[in-house]
Amino acid sequence: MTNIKVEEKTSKSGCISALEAPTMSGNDGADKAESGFTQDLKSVLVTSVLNLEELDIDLYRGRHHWVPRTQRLFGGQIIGQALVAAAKSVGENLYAHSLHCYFVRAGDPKVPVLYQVDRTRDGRSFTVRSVKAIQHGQPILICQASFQVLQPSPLQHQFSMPVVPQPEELPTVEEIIHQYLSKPDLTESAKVGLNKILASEVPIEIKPVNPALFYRISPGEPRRYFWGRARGYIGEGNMKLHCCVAAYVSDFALLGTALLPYSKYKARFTASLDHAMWFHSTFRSDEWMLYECESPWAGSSRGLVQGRLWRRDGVLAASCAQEGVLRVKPVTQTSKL
Ligand SMILES: CC(C)(COP(=O)(O)OP(=O)(O)OC[C@H]1O[C@@H](n2cnc3c(N)ncnc32)[C@H](O)[C@@H]1OP(=O)(O)O)[C@@H](O)C(=O)NCCC(=O)NCCSC(=O)CCCCC(=O)O
Repeated sequence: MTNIKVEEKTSKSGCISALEAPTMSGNDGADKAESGFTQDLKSVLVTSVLNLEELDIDLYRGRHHWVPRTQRLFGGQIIGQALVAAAKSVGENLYAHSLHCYFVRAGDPKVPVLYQVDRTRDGRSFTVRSVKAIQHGQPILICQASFQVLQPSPLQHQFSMPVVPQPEELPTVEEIIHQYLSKPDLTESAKVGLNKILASEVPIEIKPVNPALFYRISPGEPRRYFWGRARGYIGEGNMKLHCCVAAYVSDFALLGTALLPYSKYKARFTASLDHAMWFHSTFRSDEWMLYECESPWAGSSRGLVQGRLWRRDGVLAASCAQEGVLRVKPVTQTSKL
C-alpha cells in the first residue's frame, strides 16, 4: 500500500476516528478570528437551507437558497436536506456514516421540496433510514442513509492528505473573478458570466488551489483541489449538522472534474445522477477543509467522480463518489476569457 497512514493507537492522537472521538477539530477560536465570524453571523446553511419545517411525523419541507444557473435545484441542497430529515428520526447517540442517493428528476426551484422519511431499520449498532424528496407529487431524489453508534476499533488507516498551499495563501473565488474582470481583452459574454457568478449567493466560501484548472481555462488531468467552508458561523457540538453541511458542499464542483481534460468541448447538459458519501471522522464544516476531486473514468455520456474531504490537520473527514450525465458540444470560440 502506498500513500497510506496506519494509526495503531486507539487514542485521540494522530489519525482520529469519529467513532472514538466525538469532538470537533478544536480550532474554534483561531478560525473565527481569521474569518471575522461571530455567533451573530450564523451560516445561512444552518438558519435557512438545512432548517427544515416539520409538517407531520417524518414529513418535512425544505426551502431553497442558492440555485445554479441551470435553474435545476442544486443536488447538494437536496442531499443535505434529505440527511437532515433522516437524522431527525434517529437518537442523539447515532452518527451518519454513509448515504446513497439517486437524483431521479430535476428539482424545480419554484416550489418547496417535501421529505418523507421511512424508518427502515433500527439495530443495535446500525440504523437505516430511507428518504424520498418529492415535488409535484413525484420523487426527485431517493436517499438511504445509515447511522451508527460510536464504536472503538483497533483498525485505523487513511491515505495521506495531498500537499497543497494553505487557504491563507490563496485568493477567494471573488478575488479571482475580479482579477479576470480587470483583463482588457475579456469578451462581453465572459464578463456577463463572471458577473453572474459574483452575484450568486453561494453559501460556501471557496479557495481554488489552481484557479485556471478550477475554471477550465487550461486543460489538465481530471483532478482538482479547493479549500471550502460554509459561510458564517456554525460552531462546535453538532456533528450531525456538520455532516449535513458537508453533504451540501460535496456536490459542489465535483462533476466538472470529469471535463478537465477536454478543452475542445464545453458542457451542454451535465447533472449528477447518483451520489454516495461516507463520513469517517469528526470535523467542522465552517472551518477550511480541502476538497480533493478526481475522475477516474468517463464514457457513454457519463463521468465517474470521486471526492475526499480533508480536515486541514490531515485527517480524512469524508469520501464521496458520484456519477453524472456529461453531454458536451465542441467549443467554437478560441478564447473563453
Ligand atoms: C435528465 C435525467 C438525468 C434523465 O435523463 P433521461 O432519461 O435522458 O431523461 P429525459 O427526460 O428523457 O431527457 C432529458 C433531456 O435530455 C435529452 N436527452 C435524453 N437523451 C438524450 C441523448 N441521448 N442525447 C441528447 N439528448 C438527450 C432529452 O431530449 C431531454 O431534453 P429536453 O427535452 O431539452 O429537456 C433525470 O434523471 C434527471 O434530471 N435527474 C436529475 C438530475 C439532477 O437534477 N441532479 C442534481 C442537479 S446537478 C447538480 O446539482 C450539480 C451542480 C454542480 C454545481 C457546480 O458544481 O457548480
